[in-house]
Amino acid sequence: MIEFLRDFQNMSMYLAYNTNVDAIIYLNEKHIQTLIKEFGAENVKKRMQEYPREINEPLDFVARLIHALKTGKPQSVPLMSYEVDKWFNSRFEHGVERIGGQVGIIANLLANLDFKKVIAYSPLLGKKQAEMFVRRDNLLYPVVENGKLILKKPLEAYKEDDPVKINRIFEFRAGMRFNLGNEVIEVPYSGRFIVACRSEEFARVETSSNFKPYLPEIGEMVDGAILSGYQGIRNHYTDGKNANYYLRKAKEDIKLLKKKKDVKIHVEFASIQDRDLRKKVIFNIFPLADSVGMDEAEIAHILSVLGYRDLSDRIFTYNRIEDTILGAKILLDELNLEVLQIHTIYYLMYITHRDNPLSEGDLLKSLEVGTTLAATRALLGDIKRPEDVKVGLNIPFNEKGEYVKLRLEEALSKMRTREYKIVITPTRIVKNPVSTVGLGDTISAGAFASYLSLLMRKGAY
Ligand SMILES: Nc1ncnc2c1ncn2[C@@H]1O[C@H](COP(=O)(O)OP(=O)(O)O)[C@@H](O)[C@H]1O
Ligand SMILES: O=P(O)(O)OC[C@H]1O[C@](O)(CO)[C@@H](O)[C@@H]1O
Ligand SMILES: [Mg+2]
Repeated sequence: MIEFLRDFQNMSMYLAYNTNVDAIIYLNEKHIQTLIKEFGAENVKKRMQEYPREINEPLDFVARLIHALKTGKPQSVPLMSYEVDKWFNSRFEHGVERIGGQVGIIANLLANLDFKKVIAYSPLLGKKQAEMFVRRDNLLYPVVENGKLILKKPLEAYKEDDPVKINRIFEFRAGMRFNLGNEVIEVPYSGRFIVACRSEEFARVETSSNFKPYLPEIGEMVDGAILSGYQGIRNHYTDGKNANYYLRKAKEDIKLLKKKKDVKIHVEFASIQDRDLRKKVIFNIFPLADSVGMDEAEIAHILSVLGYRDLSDRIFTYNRIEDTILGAKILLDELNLEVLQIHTIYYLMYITHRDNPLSEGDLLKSLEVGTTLAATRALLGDIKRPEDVKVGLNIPFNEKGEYVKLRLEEALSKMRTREYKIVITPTRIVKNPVSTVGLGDTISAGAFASYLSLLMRKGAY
């Protein structure tokens, strides 16, 4: 771990596209029981069966929230209606505000880990948003002035009139119990349920036309790029644009970043409820990425739209290692990725093709960076300096760790895996985390950065 922290000081990273404010609400049993009482258990059950993929009225929210609590899985559902937004304000206290979005979370993490340079881009940068980035010289936002690219501190670059997106995060904890009619539900795992704001003004996920020509220069400047936010794209826009338009633009961006130097790109996947959009993001974006990261609910969702429904259901329900390996092999091959990283509550997994320059031992070290950073963040709330990771190193691997290793051995001996390198590490789990939102982003950032540093040490990048 310590050796990676040293390497990070010489590394630079580009991040795009999504940052927002997370308003975190810590759910308790009373909140849940009150909601069920208000809407009626039968209505909630019926709506759960209908499985709304958007929140257009409060009952949609209640149904999807209870579904998430029942499975204990991390989920994110788009909020489409301004009226429902007002309903939330009347029903829940606003909550603790933290920076959110893959860009926001990862930018602050890498800057505080003393990376040489972190260039964080999002199409909108309002004042409140800019204030939430850490104030450090190594965290910069790109602007173009008088035809020149300038990297500025977010506080010197924000635009007064840019709106700030607020997502509502409902944190839930394992062991919470409540009644849904005659059914007693106990939440099996801790996690978060995201109500993701999808107003059109925030859905234009793209690089501004004046900054776009500088992407080749940015690609040359950095050691890697982490891209995310594609989940914010809509199928249709009021000006006639559509998802195809934004995905074409997104593909151009990746090609431009790679134009002067074949800079490695990590894509952090996030939940996309709309099946068509999900499929489009997978087919348009993944083949251009070198590395992709996601959680267990997300790999299940992806396999479902690729036609592997049974496997998808099994992963979502049981999270068994052999199923995840099978699904991971499919994704790696069908989308021709260099490396795929999957984070789940009990274990993290890497899968690469056999010819990957890193050894299994190297890959394992890289995953350990990911889980150590997540444990540190879970315990402290934020990672403020490199030394903080000592705290994470003292968090033991979870109690299922030995079982996880055994199941991996078993799966490797039974399955056809000779063409791959597959490694798994148990997670270091903090019992009472400050919050869980963003822990996956933290894992992926740490894993990808350490993956790159290992490639560089080997002279393979
Ligand atoms: N209490 C905890 N302590 C340490 N790590 C955790 C804890 N809870 C969750 N994690 C890790 O965080 C991951 C969450 O990832 P993900 O669902 O992608 O979250 P997000 O998208 O909010 O960043 C889990 O898969 C697990 O590895
Ligand atoms: O999908 P959106 O609206 O870009 O938001 C991403 C969400 O995922 C997170 O980045 C966590 O992974 C949250 O901080 C944020 O609310
Ligand atoms: Mg995630």
